[in-house]
Amino acid sequence: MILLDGKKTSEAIQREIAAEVADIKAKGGKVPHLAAILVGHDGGSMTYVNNKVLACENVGFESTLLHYEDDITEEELLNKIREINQDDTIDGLIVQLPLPRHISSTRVLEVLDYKKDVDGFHPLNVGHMVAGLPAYLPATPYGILQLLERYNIETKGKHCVVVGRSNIVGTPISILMSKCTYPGESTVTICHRNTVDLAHHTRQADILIVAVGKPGLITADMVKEGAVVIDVGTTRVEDATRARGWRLRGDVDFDHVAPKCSYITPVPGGVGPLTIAMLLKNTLRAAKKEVHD
Ligand SMILES: NC(=O)C1=CN([C@@H]2O[C@H](COP(=O)(O)OP(=O)(O)OC[C@H]3O[C@@H](n4cnc5c(N)ncnc54)[C@H](OP(=O)(O)O)[C@@H]3O)[C@@H](O)[C@H]2O)C=CC1
Ligand SMILES: Nc1nc(=O)c2c([nH]1)NC[C@@H]1CN(c3ccc(C(=O)N[C@@H](CCC(=O)O)C(=O)O)cc3)C=[N+]21
Ligand SMILES: [Mg+2]
Repeated sequence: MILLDGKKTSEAIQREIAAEVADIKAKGGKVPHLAAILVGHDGGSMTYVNNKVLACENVGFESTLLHYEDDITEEELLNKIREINQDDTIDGLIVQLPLPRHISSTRVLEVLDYKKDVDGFHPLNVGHMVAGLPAYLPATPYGILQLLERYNIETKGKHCVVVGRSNIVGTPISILMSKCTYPGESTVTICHRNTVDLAHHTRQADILIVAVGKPGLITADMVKEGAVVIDVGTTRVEDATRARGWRLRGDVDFDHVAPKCSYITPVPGGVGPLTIAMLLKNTLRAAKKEVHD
């Protein structure tokens, strides 16, 4: 069993990005600049946004964190985004999800200029991704592809089973794994809440990607011997032995599943750190105007 080390891989990618930034600086170019919008005070969201800002500093990017109270109106938020669309000093913007219920995330994602949409959530980026045109790939699926690629994992002709169909993970990774480029060329099955006999499907998987948010959903009897298992889930569960009172758990029962796997991601230290690295990569691509009209 080989552990897919997301932390190490993320650090390697961040070193590559930092080297490019140093090069841009040396040539007198503009340093990439990421802006992040956070609404409200959700603990998890604040942690992720802070991690993103710290990662920007690590690679030499500029970053701006715009933090609003959860009573900001949808129109006010949309106007902020319109301002950023016009601001040439900012290359990329992410709006941390979920948003408060009175704000439509669909509206927010549509108003953002798709050329600055480094999360890859704008309908134009989604469409371009599906069509195989230049687009920002959403950071988590992009990170999963990086892990498969950097560990030289064969994907061609494999049966990839994805559990979860969200717009930010399950659906895009399903499409990407079916594409005719490496990593891809897999035969893909998508499972969700209404899938009948989930275990029947997961047991067929050569590559199992799980993005649900239910700790321990995937037990050892649901996994084929020798499978590659990618666990995207990150749920905070109470743990009195930890200083902060909780720890992160994936969707996979790691202790019992890992011995059966050829490769597996841990949680934490698996997909999560890659998500941050690929957000930086997208911001670098934005600064280089790699996605344009
Ligand atoms: N490591 C990282 O970088 C990231 C981690 N995450 C984590 O990944 C997890 C999933 O996130 P996200 O995709 O946003 O979650 P969503 O809640 O948006 O989607 C969860 C998906 O799981 C499906 N589902 C729910 N219960 C079951 C079940 N019993 N069997 C099969 N499918 C089920 C849902 O089905 P239905 O569509 O029918 O509701 C849905 O499609 C979370 O723990 C999140 O924190 C998310 C993003 C990045
Ligand atoms: N607009 C938007 N874009 C997102 O990409 C987005 C979002 N909203 N909303 C929430 C989800 C969740 N998500 C994670 C990112 C990093 C880790 C991560 O770094 N996890 C570390 C641990 C971090 C910790 O210790 O808390 C790990 O798994 O090792 C996890 C989850 C991005 N999301
Ligand atoms: Mg969600």
